[in-house]
Amino acid sequence: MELETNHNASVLNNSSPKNNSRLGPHSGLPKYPTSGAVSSSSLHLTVPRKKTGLLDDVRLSGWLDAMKSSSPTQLEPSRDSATELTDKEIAYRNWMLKYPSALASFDKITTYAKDKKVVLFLDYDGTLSPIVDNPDQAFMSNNMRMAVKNVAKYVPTAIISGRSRDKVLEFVGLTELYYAGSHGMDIMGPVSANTDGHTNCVRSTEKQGKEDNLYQPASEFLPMIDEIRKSLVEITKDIEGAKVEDNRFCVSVHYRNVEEKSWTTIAQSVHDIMKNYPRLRLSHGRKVLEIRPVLDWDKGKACEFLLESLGYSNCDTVLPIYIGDDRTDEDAFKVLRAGNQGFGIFVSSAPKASNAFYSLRDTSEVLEFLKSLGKWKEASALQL
Ligand SMILES: O=P(O)(O)OC[C@H]1O[C@H](O[C@H]2O[C@H](CO)[C@@H](O)[C@H](O)[C@H]2O)[C@H](O)[C@@H](O)[C@@H]1O
Repeated sequence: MELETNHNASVLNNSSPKNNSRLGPHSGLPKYPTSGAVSSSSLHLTVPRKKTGLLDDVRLSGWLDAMKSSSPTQLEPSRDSATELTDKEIAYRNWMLKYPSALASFDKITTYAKDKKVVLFLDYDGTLSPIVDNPDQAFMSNNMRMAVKNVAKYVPTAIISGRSRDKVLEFVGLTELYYAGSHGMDIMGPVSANTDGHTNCVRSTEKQGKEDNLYQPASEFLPMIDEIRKSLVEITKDIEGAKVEDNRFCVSVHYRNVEEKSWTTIAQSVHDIMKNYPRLRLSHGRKVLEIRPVLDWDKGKACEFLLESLGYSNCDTVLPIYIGDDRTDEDAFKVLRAGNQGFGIFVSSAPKASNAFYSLRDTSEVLEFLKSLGKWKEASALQL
């Protein structure tokens, strides 16, 4: 579920889980959750805006609520004795009944994947690297890099990030992968005749000696994004802890290090600027406001594009797996769900509604999963 806001309205999108016939009866994989916050109906809630004071504008459009909900207050654990589970842990375990651990379900996953061509999609922040206060220092561990490198020997692997493509490539440092930056609006993927129908798709030789397909559906927005980024830097410069990040086709306004009492100021400032840009919209990430083009393109579309580029669209023998922790990853989880082809793995240490199929608690569990996948693929390759 993603709460998106443009300057006119708040839109609460909730996808409808489709039938599960392809994965369900044949795979032994669990059925999609049928209860809880992932509802079976689509809900588009439009909040009309009354003309009121500026602060009310921000409150009405739900920005502040969304900013607060992206950073929930941790409840004090209640437990009677050292041997008892905390309420938090009990809630997490109950949640895992709906979103089973991908590690505990590893045998089931590989049984299903045995005759399939696995394609791996990985989000970066909060998935490959732990969330840290300074976005410029969100380094991934070398162990994680080695695990990704190893799995990519056997499985086409793409990183799909909200960051700029250059930045995420710099962090990951593996040129053998495919990369989609700016929430999928800047894709470097395999050369393929299958993507010839897409405009804005050109051949590139950025990687020495190797030809790739560069797809940038939002290229016309670059001057606008650049302009708004400069304005955002200007209006946030006196808010202590605020940081504006250039993600090429999108801009992030971070408030992780801003005192909560100043969040209204941030929300109001961003809101005021966005009024002048009806072709841009805002979405909420983890203590970050993300401004991007109003374009029917997201991480889910990027996965479809890459699968198409690899020659796997509408292919029964492909198993796409997407691992991510953020609201923007839900777009990809939804696509995999709707196509009934593969599944999402939601990285979260707290119970949250998701369109993913499985869960992993944190980046250390992601590491274990990738290592296991690599080992399993290596062993299967030896058997051939
Ligand atoms: O799609 P992703 O790869 O998950 O990128 C989403 C945003 O991630 C980064 O911000 C988040 O991680 C930072 C470092 O741990 C953290 O400081 C911040 O609070 C998080 O929101 C990145 O800086 C953003 O630009 C991305 O859009």
